[in-house]
Amino acid sequence: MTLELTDPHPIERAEEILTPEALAFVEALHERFADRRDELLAARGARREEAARTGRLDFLPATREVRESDWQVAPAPPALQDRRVEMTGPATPAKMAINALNSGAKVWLADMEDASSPTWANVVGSVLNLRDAARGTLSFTAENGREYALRTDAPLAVVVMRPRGWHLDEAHLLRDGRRGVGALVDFGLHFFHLARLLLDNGHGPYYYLPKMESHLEARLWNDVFTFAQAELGVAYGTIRATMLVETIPAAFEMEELLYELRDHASGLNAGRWDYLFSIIKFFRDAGPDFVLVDRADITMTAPFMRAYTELLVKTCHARGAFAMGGMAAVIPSRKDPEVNAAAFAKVRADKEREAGDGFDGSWVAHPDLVPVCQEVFDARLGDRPNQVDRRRDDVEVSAEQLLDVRSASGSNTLTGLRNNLYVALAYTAVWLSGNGAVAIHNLMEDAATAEISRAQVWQLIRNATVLADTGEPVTRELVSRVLDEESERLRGQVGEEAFEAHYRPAHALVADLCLSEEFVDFLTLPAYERIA
Ligand SMILES: CC(=O)SCCNC(=O)CCNC(=O)[C@H](O)C(C)(C)COP(=O)(O)OP(=O)(O)OC[C@H]1O[C@@H](n2cnc3c(N)ncnc32)[C@H](O)[C@@H]1OP(=O)(O)O
Ligand SMILES: O=CC(=O)O
Ligand SMILES: [Mg+2]
Repeated sequence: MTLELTDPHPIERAEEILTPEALAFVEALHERFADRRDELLAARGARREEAARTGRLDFLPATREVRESDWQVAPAPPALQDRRVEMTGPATPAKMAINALNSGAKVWLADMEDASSPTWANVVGSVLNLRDAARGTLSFTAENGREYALRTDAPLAVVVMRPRGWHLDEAHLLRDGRRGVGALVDFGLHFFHLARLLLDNGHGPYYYLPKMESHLEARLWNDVFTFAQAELGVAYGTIRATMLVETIPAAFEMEELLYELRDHASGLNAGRWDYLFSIIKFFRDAGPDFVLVDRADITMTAPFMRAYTELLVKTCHARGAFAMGGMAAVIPSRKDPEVNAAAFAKVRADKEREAGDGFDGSWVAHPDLVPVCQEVFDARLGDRPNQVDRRRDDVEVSAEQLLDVRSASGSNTLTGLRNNLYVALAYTAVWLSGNGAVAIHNLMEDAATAEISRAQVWQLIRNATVLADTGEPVTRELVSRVLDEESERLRGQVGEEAFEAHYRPAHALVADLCLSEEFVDFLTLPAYERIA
């Protein structure tokens, strides 16, 4: 097998990352693991069909022994002992990377998944920025002349990189004419260039692993790590990975995920937004019992969401792993004090619930929110770096509780439908322009929240759900009309040029996703065809 680089638009300094040695390493990863990735993706489809038909998922009988036997994950390295505040955000442009590293957070989740549009420039640029950061040379000059540099007066955040999920391909590296595996490209380039540098800095090659649907996918990551460490002469067990529990089948395999990666595992994270998306996707044909109320009505205190987070803390702490909280998506405003105060209050309440439940730290999407999260966890943890020793043996969670999505109070409304279509359109357009995260109506929107938006619309059509505020059922005609109206609204807001470049294609894409008979697994799959 050979790996061929198809790079029609040369990227500045790409040759520093796409070296023959780095590409040979990525090729070796593909040789050993790409076929297994393909098999696991095929298995996802079969499992989803079954769940959609039966409306049922359960803990796996075949892995009972794993759940009932005694084992622990590897101890956390010093750099990951204290994760009370984690900033998230893309590693491109360099300004964002510098702001995140300087933010005062303990950890920065450098994102090549939900918050990144995987243009080739962003993929290569992310690894380049992360390498410059590890070398201490990352800098940036804004158009207005403002200079950005890494701070030297306080510690920088420890970097935990999140590669793309297993579902995404990479069009710029072909293996025997077939597209590469995005996750192997991101991990491979990062590990090749940064593993040693990070270790020299007292940190290490640390990763967040997104969107897994089965412990067998974690086993694949473990094999990738074992091979990568041996190939580059890095000691076995040096890598640490935090797995996102952000799909509904993964909620039934938390123990198994940790077990598969136990020599490399650092913890689990409650990725609430993709989790909701996954519930819609899995139970798309399972009838009205699985119709989620308006996105804005679903809170983390809804019983089915609480069951999920409580089980996550219990599982992690029983196994010596970190339980990491998720993203309250409200964004502060430096211009509007009222918006700012509301955002701070909401984030504080979210983090207080998490810290009280036993989480060891949590995520924020914006640097101004770092002190809020820090204060809440400081109050709970005091001098301790984490609360992994706090067992939650009091928690008992059943399959029924995890699947009881109607336990959320709220309703489906035309306002909610309209908002979903606006967000899906606006986000997809921004994504197509090469940016993976954006603030809309004071909320952070990224690939996960946009997936919920478009998937909810599809689900309402499929169930002909009657809207609470208008009394009408959701039909394709209604959705087409509202989509046109929201598209026109955006045309007025962004102007003709931007509309033609990104919003018109986004409209076509969102219309296909919402109106098609078949549910499309990820919006980023057809969207990628337009940027590849
Ligand atoms: C579901 C999930 O997976 S959640 C995790 C994935 N999602 C994310 O990580 C989203 C992260 N957040 C973001 O990308 C941003 O906060 C956005 C796009 C939502 C809003 O960003 P902006 O519109 O730039 O916000 P705003 O204008 O208030 O920013 C103020 C400053 O903070 C910086 N900033 C804001 N968010 C971030 C961030 N996440 N990382 C680094 N810097 C940031 C901005 O660059 C800006 O810097 P400047 O003053 O030097 O120009
Ligand atoms: O990745 C996090 C999520 O909520 O999705
Ligand atoms: Mg996610």
